[in-house]
Amino acid sequence: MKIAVLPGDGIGPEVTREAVRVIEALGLPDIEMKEAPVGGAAYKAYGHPLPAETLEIARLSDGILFGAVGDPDCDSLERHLRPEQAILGLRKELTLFANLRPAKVFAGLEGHSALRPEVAGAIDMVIVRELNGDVYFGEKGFRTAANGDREGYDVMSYNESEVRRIAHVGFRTAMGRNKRLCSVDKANVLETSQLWRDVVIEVAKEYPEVTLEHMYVDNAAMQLVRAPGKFDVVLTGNLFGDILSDQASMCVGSIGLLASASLGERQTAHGTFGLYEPIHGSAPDIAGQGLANPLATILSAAMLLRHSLGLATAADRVEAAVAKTLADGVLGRDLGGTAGTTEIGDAVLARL
Ligand SMILES: NC(=O)c1ccc[n+]([C@@H]2O[C@H](COP(=O)([O-])OP(=O)(O)OC[C@H]3O[C@@H](n4cnc5c(N)ncnc54)[C@H](O)[C@@H]3O)[C@@H](O)[C@H]2O)c1
Ligand SMILES: CC(C)[C@H](C(=O)O)[C@@H](O)C(=O)O
Ligand SMILES: [Mg+2]
Repeated sequence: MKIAVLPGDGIGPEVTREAVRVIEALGLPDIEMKEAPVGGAAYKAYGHPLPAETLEIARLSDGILFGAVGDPDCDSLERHLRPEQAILGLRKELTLFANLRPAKVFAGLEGHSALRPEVAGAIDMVIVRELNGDVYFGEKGFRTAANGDREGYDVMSYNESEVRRIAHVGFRTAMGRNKRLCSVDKANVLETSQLWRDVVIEVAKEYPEVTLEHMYVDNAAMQLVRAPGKFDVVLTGNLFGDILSDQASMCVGSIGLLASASLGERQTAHGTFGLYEPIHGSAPDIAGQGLANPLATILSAAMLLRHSLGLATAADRVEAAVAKTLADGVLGRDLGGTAGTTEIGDAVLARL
């Protein structure tokens, strides 16, 4: 079973190292990990954020463990050369259109949420975010407006096939949980969202057991703070899902805790092909200092074991070790503690 390991930039290599150590410590037979450059690191070494060799290693793997990309040195490069294009390119090239971002409060961590403990304690949701469309991939550019002003534009669009396939993922996810789906859009203003809503309503007919609700994104942002425990599965587009998942992370306690799986439809001999990454970025402000919380990446590795390698028991072991680490009070600075990146990794290893 092949895992492509793409550490990337900033804290990416630091958190990925800990996740790799955890996978190694499981002593699983037939696991082969292959590392490849990506992001700003790849641009600096090879002139491209997603070199063809890296894409090929990713394509030939059963699952990809991804750290983070983003480098302030690269922020003024032409857009197609910026580090972020690596993750966007992988998602698009490999048709990984379904991004699952679970957000659940860990036992003992209720008091570390940005919300009151009694509000935070009820959080147990999955955000199902579309990843291959929306304003991210529409026509974009700069132009001159009629009055001579410089103007930037990014076209937002979804076609019905794109909405239908992610809606099915949302409903199937809800069927495996508490059968409640909240579709988040901005149909009161955007035609893209009106189509989204219409298609979600059509798909809902195939899942009569699921209770469907629609919510405008501005209200969803508010409800996520007011009563996050009311959400089960949140189904939304690329941009809204990006924003709401960072918000959900602080409801849980830290962005250093939220893992993700990006899946498509391709099946391998072992499971569903996918890419796994923390929802956070390269955190240049703390990079290189051993301060990053590696748990989101370790939990992403657990999702890889479960979804792409068919190793549910190993995934359970990792998740239980992470839960125990937190319950035992081994907390990074992001959660008000003092444990560093390696120390947190060591604590998980000791509890496997
Ligand atoms: N998928 C990805 O690779 C990804 C995701 C988001 C942002 N980015 C990129 O990362 C760079 C930085 O972006 P940003 O600062 O807006 O977002 P970020 O997620 O990197 O950091 C936001 C804040 O959270 C903190 N933080 C993030 N991860 C943490 C962790 N594991 N432990 C402790 N603290 C953590 C950071 O120190 C920072 O203060 C940008 O170049 C951006 O484009 C990449
Ligand atoms: C880095 C960026 C392209 C990415 C996104 O917007 O999808 C990130 O914010 C994420 O959440 O994975
Ligand atoms: Mg994001």
